[in-house]
Amino acid sequence: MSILDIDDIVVTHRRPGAPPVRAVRGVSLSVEPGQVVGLVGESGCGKSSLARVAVGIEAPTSGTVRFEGRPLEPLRMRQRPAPDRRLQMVFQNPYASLSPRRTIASQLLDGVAENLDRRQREAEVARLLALVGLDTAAATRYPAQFSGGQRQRLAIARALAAKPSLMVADEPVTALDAFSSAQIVRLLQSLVAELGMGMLFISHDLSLVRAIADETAVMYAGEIVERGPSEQLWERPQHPYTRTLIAAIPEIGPVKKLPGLDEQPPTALSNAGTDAGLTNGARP
Ligand SMILES: Nc1ncnc2c1ncn2[C@@H]1O[C@H](COP(=O)(O)OP(=O)(O)OP(=O)(O)O)[C@@H](O)[C@H]1O
Repeated sequence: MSILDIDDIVVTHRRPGAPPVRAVRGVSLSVEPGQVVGLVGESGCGKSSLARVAVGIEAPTSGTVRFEGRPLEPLRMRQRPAPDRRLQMVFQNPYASLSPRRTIASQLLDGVAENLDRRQREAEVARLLALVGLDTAAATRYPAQFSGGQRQRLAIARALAAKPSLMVADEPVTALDAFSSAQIVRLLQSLVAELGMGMLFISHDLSLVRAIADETAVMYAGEIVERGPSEQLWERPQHPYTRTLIAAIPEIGPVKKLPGLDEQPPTALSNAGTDAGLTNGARP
């Protein structure tokens, strides 16, 4: 069964005094457990509008979203918002999900560890930090004491605290330098492999999407114009827009190497995932 099923989604933005903008025009896609689906397209093509609907932050104008087989109820339509925490989103700006005034330890477990005592919470914070490759000492620090790449790791750790079965990552490395971005991509790859969650990875950068995604969907003017296994789409693009995207990637031939992406994921990370028992199972 797919974790996420998006069926014929239309999103029309309406603002008073402005003509409506049809940002998403009948998009369907699905994500399986352990699969990374990449969504690529230029700025303004509707990726974020689709992402917000996929995680239930916004309601679609029409179409349905099913998460783990059940219809996803958009947050603003709920009387008492109780987000399904097994569906997590990582944003471009890691500041968005971290409070500047609280220590990392105090905010990593927001809303997911009410039943844990202090010792258990400390252990859980240490486990999450290890999962994203950060030292336990990070627990007592504040977000401003970390680099952009480290802050994105912390944002990912915070999302992982809920033991998600699906992560939607919307331009998660756009704000980072090339090296940090390659590290975060490697980290996300490792986490998907170790934890078995699914991921919708959204980016304007086709070479990044190719590096991480099993399947790629190319979005243009609110529609998916081409989709398929990432390697196939890269080697034999069918749609003229996909060819344009590939041709627009600077200074490369058919293969672009990302720094650090050739290395194997660290075993400590692998061990942390399995030893800690973080699986696709239900939350405690
Ligand atoms: N809340 C909104 N109200 C009105 N128009 C909107 C709103 N959000 C997005 N749009 C418009 O919808 C279209 C798609 O925007 P969206 O942010 O989904 O695209 P995107 O591919 O994610 O681009 P970017 O990467 O630049 O965010 C754009 O024309 C945008 O101006």
